[in-house]
Amino acid sequence: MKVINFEETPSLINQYVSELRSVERQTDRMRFRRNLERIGEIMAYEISKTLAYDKVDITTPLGIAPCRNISDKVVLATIFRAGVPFHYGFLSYFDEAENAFVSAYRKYREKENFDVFIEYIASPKLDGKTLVIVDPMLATGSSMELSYRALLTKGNPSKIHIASVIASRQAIEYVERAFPAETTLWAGTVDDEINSHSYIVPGLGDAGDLAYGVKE
Ligand SMILES: O=P(O)(O)OC[C@H]1O[C@H](OP(=O)(O)OP(=O)(O)O)[C@H](O)[C@@H]1O
Ligand SMILES: O=c1cc[nH]c(=O)[nH]1
Ligand SMILES: [Mg+2]
Repeated sequence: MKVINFEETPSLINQYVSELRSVERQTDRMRFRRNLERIGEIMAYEISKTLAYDKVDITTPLGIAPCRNISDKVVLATIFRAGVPFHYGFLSYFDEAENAFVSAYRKYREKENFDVFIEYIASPKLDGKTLVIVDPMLATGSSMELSYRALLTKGNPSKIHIASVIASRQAIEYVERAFPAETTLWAGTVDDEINSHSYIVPGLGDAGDLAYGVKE
């Protein structure tokens, strides 16, 4: 698996990740969602450089211009809830993409032990398409793996990208075992630790709660 860590190259993504992490900044829920969205927009642009394009002749008012149009059939797949603003950023760039939505939630057996359940999936057929699974947080990697398995019931994509904002090292290793070798993982940054509640440390906290409010 190829891993692209945006922390290694100074860019606006670094700025937006630092705002997402900051306990002062993240109280502004609108800015929190918008920063997820903006990182989604930039990652969409970076991923667009890896796609296939058709050469097309476009008629302008003054002549014919040789141009390129994306030929990959892109499907943007998102894991509820925290994936939603990140997804929106991707969709504003890949505006013709098809979309898939998966719900994955942690059901706690006791304080530190939980299972991840998939309850809902809405997806187009995936055969031969370029699947981009977007979820800002990769902590253990379980939600990503189970969502991927659920998506595979809709067909076999020909290319797979995973886009995250903060990935733990443990999740990267986990996802590497669960996904095909040709998968590319894009991470805004990579953190070394997860704690006993499987939260990324230093991470940013609970991305879903910060974007939408604490759930019961
Ligand atoms: O790698 P994992 O250990 O599976 O954790 C990552 C998952 O946790 C978050 O979702 P969460 O379950 O908190 O749901 P939410 O987005 O609704 O808050 C996040 O958006 C991922 O889907
Ligand atoms: O650190 C984490 C882990 C799971 N989900 C989050 O939102 N944050
Ligand atoms: Mg959450």
